[in-house]
Amino acid sequence: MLQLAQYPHIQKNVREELKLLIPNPATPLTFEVLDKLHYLTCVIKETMRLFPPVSNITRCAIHDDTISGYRIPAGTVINLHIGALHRMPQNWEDPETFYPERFMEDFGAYKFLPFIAGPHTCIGNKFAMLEMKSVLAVLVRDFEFSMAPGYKYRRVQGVTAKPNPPLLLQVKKICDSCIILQE
Ligand code: HEM
Repeated sequence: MLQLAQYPHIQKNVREELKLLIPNPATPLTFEVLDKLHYLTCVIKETMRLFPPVSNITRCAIHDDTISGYRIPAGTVINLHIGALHRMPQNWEDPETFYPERFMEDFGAYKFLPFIAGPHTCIGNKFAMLEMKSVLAVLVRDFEFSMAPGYKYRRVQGVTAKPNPPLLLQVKKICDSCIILQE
């Protein structure tokens, strides 16, 4: 929501895709409909690239190993910084820029790991993507979000990342038959 409020042209693109694929507000948000929201998916991924909700994870080496010339004895606890991985210039062109379209191209394995990978990958991965798409589809289709005047925030990292003070946005209704306002 914060990214969409900060980049109105991207919010407009999301809304156009939603109006194209869900022209009737009463259309149920089925899996098939959500699966077709490619631009919205790119926006969510680009947000998780720059601001991964889980930016640090730890793993314990079960065997001796060598990574990039560093000897890693068995039992070493390794911290993986997903936030740093997602901004490495070796992996991403212009990494600090919010540019959802970059996810329309194949970006290669292990450069984008918001849900990590391997046997302990997030089991809620697909559910989380569907949940984010469903909520954003309903809200962005019918409401316009902009930054609240004077709202300033810092990004803080707890278990997950969030803005501090809590997010404050201006909301304008832009649809006469809003789904979430119907009885
Ligand atoms: C945007 C939302 C989410 C993100 C970014 C996320 C990210 C992650 C990450 C990075 C891990 C690995 C943590 C580690 O190994 O230290 C993880 C694990 C896990 N996540 Fe998520 N998660 C999300 C939503 C969810 C949801 C909605 C569920 C459940 C419905 C869920 C259930 C789990 C479980 C059970 C694990 C542990 C898996 C294991 O260790 O085998 N997550 N998640």
